[in-house]
Amino acid sequence: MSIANTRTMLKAGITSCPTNAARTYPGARHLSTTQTCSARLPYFHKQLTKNEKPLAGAVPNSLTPLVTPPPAPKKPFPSSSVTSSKGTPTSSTESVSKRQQFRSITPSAQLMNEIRIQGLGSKAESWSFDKSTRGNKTIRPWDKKLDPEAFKQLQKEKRLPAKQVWFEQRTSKIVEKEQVKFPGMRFVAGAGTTKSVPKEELLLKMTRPDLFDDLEEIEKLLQDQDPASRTKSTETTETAPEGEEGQKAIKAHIPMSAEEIQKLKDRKRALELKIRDSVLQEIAIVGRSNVGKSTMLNTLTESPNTARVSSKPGLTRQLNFYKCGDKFVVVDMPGYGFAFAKEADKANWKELIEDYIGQRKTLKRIYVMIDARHGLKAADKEFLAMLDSKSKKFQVVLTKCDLVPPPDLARIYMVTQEELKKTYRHAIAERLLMVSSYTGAGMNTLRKDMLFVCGQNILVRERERPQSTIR
Ligand SMILES: Nc1nc2c(ncn2[C@@H]2O[C@H](COP(=O)(O)OP(=O)(O)OP(=O)(O)O)[C@@H](O)[C@H]2O)c(=O)[nH]1
Ligand SMILES: [Mg+2]
Repeated sequence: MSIANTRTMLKAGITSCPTNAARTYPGARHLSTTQTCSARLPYFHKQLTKNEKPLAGAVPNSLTPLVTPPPAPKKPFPSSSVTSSKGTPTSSTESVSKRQQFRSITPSAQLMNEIRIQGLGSKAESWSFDKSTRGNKTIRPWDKKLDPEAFKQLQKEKRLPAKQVWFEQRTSKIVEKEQVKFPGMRFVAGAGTTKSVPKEELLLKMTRPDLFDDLEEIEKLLQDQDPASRTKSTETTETAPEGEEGQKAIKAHIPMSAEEIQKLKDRKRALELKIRDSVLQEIAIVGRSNVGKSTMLNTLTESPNTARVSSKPGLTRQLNFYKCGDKFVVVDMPGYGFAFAKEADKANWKELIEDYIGQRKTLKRIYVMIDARHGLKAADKEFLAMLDSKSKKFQVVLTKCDLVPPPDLARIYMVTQEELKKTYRHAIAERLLMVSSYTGAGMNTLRKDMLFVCGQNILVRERERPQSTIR
């Protein structure tokens, strides 16, 4: 990390005077305003002043501190007292509290940088190209694979191909600017019991009625040509009223040639295939009650009226299906782990969610929302274990990031990531998403991820490519 980079980051918030900090970083309001400016320096800045060498490098996978750590705990997290090597408990003065253990986890400068960008500012967004292969796959369709040796040679000779130059210039300037929006996402159906969950085709019918209208018309025509149904309808035409209605009915019985019937059958088959292919992929949003699922949906769509939200837990009580154009369907679920719900309700929601997740074929990805202030709680672990047992892939999203100071957010990120890697086989643990529905941070990344999961690749438009710098 360069000094210039550090300066811009320091400018961004925490080191500025208390009023500025509160303005640039909403979560800062709970920090004491009596603290001196130096006391509010971000953790990574302290590291930089201690060590002249910058902490460039990848995000560490283990919880081991990178530089001169405070007294290291023996176990990474939960115990509140440490036992000596002989097995006898040490005195209370030696015991390391959970908080101290948490503080001793040192996030890398790079992770801090990324979190700082994601967590601050209303339009802040980060899209870590270098680490995320998924991100790379999405954005570099033109980036032909080049042998690294050949690339180095070309670099020496300053004969880089235009594509590679573009790729070097790419990301921070161009692609981050690209905003993905989900306008017009709207509610299509709700399901309060397992029986009322709408079938995939029914949802498609609600979103693309045109496909089904054509099919119905063809089916009617074919039925009229069927000899059995024709005799039936001749009987009815005898009694049919005269005039326009009667004329229409008579017209419908004009026999078609075998060739015409075959053509109609072919069209019907083609339409059926099209309907099968157009069945919309689904994405589920789950999490504990009051974690901010519905609010996140509203921020995704940039409309406060998409889903109903409340500061009281337990507002969403059924599966709510929202269609996003003709791209995919997002399902907002009731929260789990709500202690004050009726037992019967809890059992019903559990059955509903598990049934839906277990049986839905079009369900492409489950986004599990975790409150960034608390990390994984017992109810979350139980739910993730259920997902793992059903072999369902899930992506963890840390919510309410605006309420957590960046160093703590970085630590929560690392602790959660470590736990996911260790315990759950079906977790996507290479990268956790972080969002704040209040500042809008991380939303663009989440939208891109959703689109990518549903097979809608985001291609940077041709005209946005910069001119090649090669002469
Ligand atoms: N500060 C902050 N508050 C948030 C954020 N997202 C949601 N909230 C608040 O959290 C509360 C709960 O939000 P909801 O979206 O209703 O939560 P939910 O997960 O849908 O809750 P259930 O429907 O009960 O499962 C509301 O008071 C929101 O204003 C966020 O990013 N930052
Ligand atoms: Mg809700």
